[in-house]
Amino acid sequence: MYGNHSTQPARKPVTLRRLAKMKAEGEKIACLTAYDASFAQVVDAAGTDLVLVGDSLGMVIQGHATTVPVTMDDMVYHTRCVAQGLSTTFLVADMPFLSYSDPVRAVDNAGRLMQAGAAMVKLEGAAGQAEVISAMAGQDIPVCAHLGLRPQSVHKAGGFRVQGREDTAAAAMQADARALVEAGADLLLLECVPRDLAERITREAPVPVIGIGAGPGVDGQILVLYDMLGIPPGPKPRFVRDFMADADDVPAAIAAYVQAVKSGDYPAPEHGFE
Ligand SMILES: Nc1nc(=O)c2c([nH]1)NC[C@@H]1CN(c3ccc(C(=O)N[C@@H](CCC(=O)O)C(=O)O)cc3)CN21
Ligand SMILES: CC(C)C(=O)C(=O)O
Ligand SMILES: [Mg+2]
Repeated sequence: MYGNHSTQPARKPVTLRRLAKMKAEGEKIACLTAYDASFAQVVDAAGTDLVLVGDSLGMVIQGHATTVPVTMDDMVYHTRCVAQGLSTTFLVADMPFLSYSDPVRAVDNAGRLMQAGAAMVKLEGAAGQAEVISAMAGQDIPVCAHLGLRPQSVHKAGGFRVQGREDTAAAAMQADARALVEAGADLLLLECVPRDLAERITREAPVPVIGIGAGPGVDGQILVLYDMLGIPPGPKPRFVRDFMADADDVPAAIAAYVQAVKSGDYPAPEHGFE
């Protein structure tokens, strides 16, 4: 089997407890998306702490303009594929659009993702999702709440835009973060949020906070795998850094990303929003 020639010492499986310990000790959590077993193997071997099977697959795998067309069957299929490629990385799967519109549906659908190999599910939500999160928590399903830019709301929001810039929006996001942790969220993810707001939410949150376009003051970083490998043509979101540019091959680029997150070298000021 190739992929098994690593000289790294064997690593214990990453768990929720381990992620909480990393927050407490200030070790940055390095996260990436993956959608298939081959990339999952490379991401795992690079020492990535957490892999997300993102509904961004609707854009990077399926070629849609948004994540809205992604179905539960799509997410289950890709979660199974990624689970095959991992040995120790913590596996999170996105709940797609409308798959968590009420607590019963949410628990049923989260159960499908857990049985496909996820250790946690992620949903996009504000305080309105507290009931859904508490139903999942009641079934011991680990949950990540995704706040800030919520791509599934693109048609309501009128585009992919930075969130929480005004004082009232910032205060509302802080209140949402509190409410969702109170409801049972085990992890928070902040997307495209001004760095000061992200830092305030992270300081206050008793659970780890992962950021994308949220500055350096969070507990960990995530990027879409294809973005950090420089694959999508055309303009890219500001938070993206192309790690292939200075790497000899894909495993080296992914290892450089993990290293840059751990050392605090990524994200730099130009990757965030004031
Ligand atoms: N390939 C890919 N990468 C992603 O990061 C990603 C996806 N797909 N699909 C789902 C969501 C959508 N995402 C996006 C998409 C666009 C922007 C964007 O254009 N951002 C502007 C900011 C606009 C503003 O200032 O309000 C930027 O310059 O970064 C951000 C996040 C993040 N996620
Ligand atoms: C961008 C990340 C956070 C995500 O939700 C996805 O890949 O779907
Ligand atoms: Mg997503």
